[in-house]
Amino acid sequence: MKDHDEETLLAEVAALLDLPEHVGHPLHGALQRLYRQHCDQRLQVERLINISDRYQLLAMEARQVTQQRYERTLRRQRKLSRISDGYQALMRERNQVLQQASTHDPLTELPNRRLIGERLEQLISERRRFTLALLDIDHFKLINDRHGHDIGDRLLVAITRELSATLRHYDLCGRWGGEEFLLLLADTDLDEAQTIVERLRHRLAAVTIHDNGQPLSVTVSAGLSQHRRGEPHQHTLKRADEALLKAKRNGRNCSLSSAG
Ligand SMILES: Nc1nc2c(ncn2[C@@H]2O[C@H](COP(=O)(O)OP(=O)(O)OP(=O)(O)O)[C@@H](O)[C@H]2O)c(=O)[nH]1
Repeated sequence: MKDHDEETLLAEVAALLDLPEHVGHPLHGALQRLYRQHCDQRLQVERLINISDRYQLLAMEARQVTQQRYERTLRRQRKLSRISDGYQALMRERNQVLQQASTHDPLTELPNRRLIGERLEQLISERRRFTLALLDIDHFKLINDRHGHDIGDRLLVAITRELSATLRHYDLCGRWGGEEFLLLLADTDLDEAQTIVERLRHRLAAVTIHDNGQPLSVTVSAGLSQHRRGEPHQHTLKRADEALLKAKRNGRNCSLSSAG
């Protein structure tokens, strides 16, 4: 029965029960109680429906609040993880820069003494054969004095490029000092190394840069030493240095080897 029909029926019953001529009727009392009971039950049902509606509304609101909180947390977590990713990438980049700075020379980007030392130790621990060559530019001070430090730097970079282009990929060329380079020729004996260094020396002499149109080139002197089994690499280096000194004393623009 529709609410509206029920309302009409109840109004009709109430009106009939109120009629004075029905008051004394034997069914009047029972019908009146039935009518009131029905009205009470109807009220209760309405209250229950009301409570249930409110409960559903609350539940829906709670669901929405939970959902919004969840989405907010998710957004925050995504943001945090983006920040963390960015931070980690930055740290990786910084580490690479630090690693490069601590193992390479900034001007020529060649390995520095530290990296060369590590590589030497590695070769010795692997019991590999190797020969060292120290290459030193002749009269480099004159270049700086006559043309300035910047031109000197450009020449150092040009020499570095030629060295890197000429050496084999498994050789290592590092910057040992100001105008001094160290070649680490792995699996190479003294004779082979001499051939390599002589070839390099001629190529380096052909490297030319220009200062205001004036061509500039240099020569290099070299000292070589082959590592002796069991010898600390510092001794091999010392022997190469002594050979280099002799080459300088010999008139420069030449290479000499430390006696096997
Ligand atoms: N432009 C430039 N010059 C440098 C650098 N490092 C060292 N030098 C210079 O290299 C020169 C080395 O001079 P010396 O040790 O007297 O040697 P040299 O003039 O080459 O003479 P010999 O080695 O005896 O042939 C100095 O003038 C240093 O200032 C650098 O990074 N850039």
